[in-house]
Amino acid sequence: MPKQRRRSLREAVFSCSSPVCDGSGRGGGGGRTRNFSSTEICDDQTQMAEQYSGQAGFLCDGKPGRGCLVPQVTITSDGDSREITEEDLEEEVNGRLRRKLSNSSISSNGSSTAFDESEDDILSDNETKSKGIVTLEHLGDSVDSGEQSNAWWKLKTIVHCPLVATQRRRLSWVQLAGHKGSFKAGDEGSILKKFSENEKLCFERLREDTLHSFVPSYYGMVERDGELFLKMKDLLANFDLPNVMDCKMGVRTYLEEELVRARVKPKLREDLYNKMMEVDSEAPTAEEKKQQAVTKPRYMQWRESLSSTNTLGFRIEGIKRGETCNTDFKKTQSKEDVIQVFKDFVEGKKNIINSYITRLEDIKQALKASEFFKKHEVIGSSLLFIHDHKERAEVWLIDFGKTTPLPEGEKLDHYRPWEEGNREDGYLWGLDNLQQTLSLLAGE
Ligand SMILES: Nc1ncnc2c1ncn2[C@@H]1O[C@H](COP(=O)(O)OP(=O)(O)OP(=O)(O)O)[C@@H](O)[C@H]1O
Ligand SMILES: O=P(O)(O)O[C@@H]1[C@H](O)[C@H](O)[C@@H](OP(=O)(O)O)[C@H](OP(=O)(O)O)[C@H]1O
Repeated sequence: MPKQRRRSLREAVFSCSSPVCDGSGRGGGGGRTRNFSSTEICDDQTQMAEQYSGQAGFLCDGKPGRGCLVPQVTITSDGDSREITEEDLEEEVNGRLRRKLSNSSISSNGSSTAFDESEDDILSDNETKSKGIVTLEHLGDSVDSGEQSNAWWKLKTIVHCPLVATQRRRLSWVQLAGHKGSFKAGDEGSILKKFSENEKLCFERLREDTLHSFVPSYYGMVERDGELFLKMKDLLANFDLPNVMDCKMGVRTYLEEELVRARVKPKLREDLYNKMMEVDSEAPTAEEKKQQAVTKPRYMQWRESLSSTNTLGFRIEGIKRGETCNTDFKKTQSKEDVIQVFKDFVEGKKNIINSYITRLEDIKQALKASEFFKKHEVIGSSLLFIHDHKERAEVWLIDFGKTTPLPEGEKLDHYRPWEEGNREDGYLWGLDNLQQTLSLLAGE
């Protein structure tokens, strides 16, 4: 985005005229052993030496998302409105939010890239952030990830190597969504996620909550190479080459704060424009094409309307099945399409579907009983589905980077339609739809 173009932005117009919902492993050390240590700041303050070897205007019809007019931030390049000052921004944002989130939990944009391409990054990415990143242990051969024409990427090295159990487990670790460089391997059975103050607070609160048995165990903060991470249970650790699916929950994937910021101080993003163009070159408006950029809420709303987020209250972010991964579900929108994706994911196995259905019901009961859930807006959080050839199947709640507390005394029911200011997320509505979807599949 050329600087002068950014600077020429004068006015952010809030408009609600647009109906969005239509109802409808890379190389390197196969057997290589690398030892390094890290200092861990666990809750009990025990210092541990860790050894790693081996390696707007809203008119809804009663349901959130359906028939809604979603608030838009429209950027106009002309106009004589005054310059937006930092004070304006603070005033606007502070008026709506009790506390600010750390930058890393709001957007990856300003986050450190210190670990990108790092030698020590044993769980490394094969593409940049935001496209649903597959992360695998380095191996002798490369991961066949460059085939953009083929949605399913083959992880071809896995089966050819004589591997001990720990190595097999590590090789089956996969990051199906999120930001590049977010994860590192922890010691046995754990992973490290880039620190976010907000997510840390959520993990701490969740320890005392009825939801704790549906959330990866949290082991405290860890410092590695001068950076902070949250250490948590690796949910894949006890599975044998698991199949994994990430479903992002809710009717909305951005914070109200992001909307406010974009309105008060619009930031045009060329990267998001490019991602939009890759999927649908007709999607950007004439103005956006001229600017070659879009705001983040605009991009996020477009993603929500294209996928099943608006229509079903959840969307599939990525899948690893056998040796292949697919993160190209941006246009998977209809119930029928979602059913088909689940059917392929479980390879038609009824036992697995039934285990998932049971687990989702347990999750729903825990959510309904949860004090944490009542008092938090849950945005961008996922359900991680995991099963293996032994037909063991689990579902876990992950990613609390954008899960934020409500003001004292306020509660959400997670069903009501979202209107800006009410902070509803449609999580339970989405979960109902997810359960219905799986039940339809079970009944086929
Ligand atoms: N505890 C865990 N155990 C195993 N895999 C995990 C765990 N947590 C996350 N993952 C994997 O990493 C991926 C990204 O996780 P997460 O959503 O927490 O990252 P993020 O960078 O916050 O993502 P986003 O940018 O979507 O908010 C998940 O899709 C999943 O594949
Ligand atoms: O899935 P896509 O199409 O790749 O789009 C990304 C996705 O919506 C992420 O959830 C979001 O990060 P946050 O959830 O942290 O906001 C990221 O924003 P970012 O580019 O600002 O990191 C988007 O680019």
